Amino acid sequence: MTRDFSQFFSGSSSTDLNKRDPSFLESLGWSAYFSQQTSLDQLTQTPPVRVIEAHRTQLHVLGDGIDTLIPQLPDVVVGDWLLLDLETPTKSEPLDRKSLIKRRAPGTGRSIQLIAANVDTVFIVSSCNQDFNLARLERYVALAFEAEVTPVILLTKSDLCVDPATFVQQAQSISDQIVVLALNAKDADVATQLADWRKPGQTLAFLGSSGVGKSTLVNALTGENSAETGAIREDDAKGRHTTTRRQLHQLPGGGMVLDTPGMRELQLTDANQGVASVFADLTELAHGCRFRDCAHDTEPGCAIQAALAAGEIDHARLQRWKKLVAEEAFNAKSMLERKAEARSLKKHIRAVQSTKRR
Ligand SMILES: Nc1nc2c(ncn2[C@@H]2O[C@H](COP(=O)(O)OP(=O)(O)OP(=O)(O)O)[C@@H](O)[C@H]2O)c(=O)[nH]1
Ligand SMILES: [Zn+2]
Repeated sequence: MTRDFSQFFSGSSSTDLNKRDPSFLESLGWSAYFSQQTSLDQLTQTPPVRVIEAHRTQLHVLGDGIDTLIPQLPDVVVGDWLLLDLETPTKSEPLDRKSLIKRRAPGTGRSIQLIAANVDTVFIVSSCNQDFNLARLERYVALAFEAEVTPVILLTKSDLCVDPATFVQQAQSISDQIVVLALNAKDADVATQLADWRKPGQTLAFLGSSGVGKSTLVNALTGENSAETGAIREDDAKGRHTTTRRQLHQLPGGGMVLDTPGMRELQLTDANQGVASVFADLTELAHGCRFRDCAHDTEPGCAIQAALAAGEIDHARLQRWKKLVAEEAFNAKSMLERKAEARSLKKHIRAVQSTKRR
């Protein structure tokens, strides 16, 4: 089976997609970003496929005329593009990612878990009610910036709220670089309201706490009950049933939406850059502090404290920034400590083994 991939080398850009129908690969998210990493020869030998589902031991991949399961590959995650080695699938080559969403795994191990690759827009969903929490929204926005994904804040249940505008205003205070929309997720025209992002070739994802309307929105986009019916039961290592439902659904009109639960215990993962972007003004101000490691507390010559005293910055926002920076520092430190521990454990084992041999 030989396929013609030459169209991807004619300089077609994503804007062209608005004028013509996407090819099947393009509807899966294939773009110049990926074709540039390959050659026509390579594409013919090893056709590109996108990972749309990750099971425990297998990956479900989709490509032009390809819909198959291959064995898991190390560090490959839903949304990745692979050049599929048809004879030896385990030799398939992953392509460089446009974006990568990751998180620190829940629990005490704090290892890093890859969530999804090559997402273009992440809808950060909260409701216009007690779920609304500015600090959590900021955390999600920082994570999106870090992942190089465009964040859009959706405030659902506007129909149940007296004054959605006050929630929009608060959320907008996080950054003027992001769009904030209040909506009723059950509205018949939700898909139209999200039309700016739901475009051919675009991959969307949803983040937010339980019950805020993520499934409702996914279903509105896919036009079916995929978000609920997509659950896959698998046995984990201990023989327990776990639900792994992290998959990409194709959207009518040629786009993809990632449906992934378990994004609740979200912690920042090496998100220094993301935090700095969300709080760009404070980060910039802090450059003016006398001491480089200023804690912006009681240090002399602190530019942050000076701005606070002058009423130029908001106290609550400053506190949230400090909390995120501290959390980030803690995470980074515990990583280094973990690595150091692992090294000294190895040394210890080697020492014990060598004394035994003697
Ligand atoms: N009135 C109203 N109800 C909504 C809105 N968004 C969601 N709901 C309702 O809120 C409930 C929870 O919505 P879901 O879409 O299941 O929420 P979810 O975020 O997917 O929750 P998890 O699957 O637990 O993560 C459902 O009963 C929805 O019908 C909204 O904008 N307005
Ligand atoms: Zn300072």
